[in-house]
Amino acid sequence: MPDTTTSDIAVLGENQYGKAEVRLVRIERETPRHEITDFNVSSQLRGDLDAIHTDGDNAHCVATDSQKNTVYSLARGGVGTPEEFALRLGEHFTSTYDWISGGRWEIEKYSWVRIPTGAGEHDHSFVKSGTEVRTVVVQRDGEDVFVVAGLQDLTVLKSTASEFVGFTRDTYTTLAEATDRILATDVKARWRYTRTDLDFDAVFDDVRRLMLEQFATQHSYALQQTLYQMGVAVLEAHPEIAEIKFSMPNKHHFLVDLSPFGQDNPNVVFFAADRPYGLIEATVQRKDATPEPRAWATVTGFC
Ligand SMILES: O=c1[nH]c(=O)c2[nH]c(=O)[nH]c2[nH]1
Repeated sequence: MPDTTTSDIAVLGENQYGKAEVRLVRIERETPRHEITDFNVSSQLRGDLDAIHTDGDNAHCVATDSQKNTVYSLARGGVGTPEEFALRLGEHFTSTYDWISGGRWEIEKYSWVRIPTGAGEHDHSFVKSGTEVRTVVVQRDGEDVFVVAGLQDLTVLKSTASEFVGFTRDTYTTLAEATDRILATDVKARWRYTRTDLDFDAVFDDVRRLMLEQFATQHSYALQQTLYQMGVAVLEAHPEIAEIKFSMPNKHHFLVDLSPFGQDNPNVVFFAADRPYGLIEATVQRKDATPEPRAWATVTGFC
């Protein structure tokens, strides 16, 4: 047995370990019309792991390589939704190793669509559909299971029906009021389910639809208000969601001054700035929801 590391001043704190970003592509090929699932899976285990750190005793170490292999092996029989696959991984690791009491399983799902051809949508050729990513983080703490679903890089823009007026004016204010501006953002959102017996695909599709519909149809007085409207719409339609968090950049589009060229610019030509950008973040929560900090502890990038 290797040496034990002791210290008068240091002690092991919270820890978890696993394999990050296991790229998993699964093809269903039972018929000539194939289906593709493209996941990026990260598995992290928690439990009685102290001796690995303090004594160099690896008896309780489920190697990260074994965790990677488990992802591929469980995928052999089918994966289902990202939520279902993450829940299965959590169940597998906590029930197989009695010293593993919990963990964190995160999946990003990338979308592919069939390539359109003269003969219709192709059976086995796909094109990646944009940058949008569907996400899930499943965490287990003993018998408690938390599911936080989400999406990111859902880029949206509205070319009118957005204004920003009435903000504080003082020595530092140079921004002109805008009664008709472009509003653009990359929606990043995560929402916490209170149940696991859900049709996760159907709920995801509807949450996405509701957010897009609110963005499109509501007149915006600030990105903050638009964000809040999106969150309220989701909570009103989905009682199985306790809270939703957003982190959304305000992707500024500045009107270009064309007067040096003797031209007017009636909201036609813009400079799409990439930085700096406003960053608008908020949680919209059900009034009677029980807070669950364990579900959010490792979901970073939100307030
Ligand atoms: O929707 C906005 N919210 C702000 O807080 C803000 N601040 C700013 O300069 N532009 C905007 N736009």
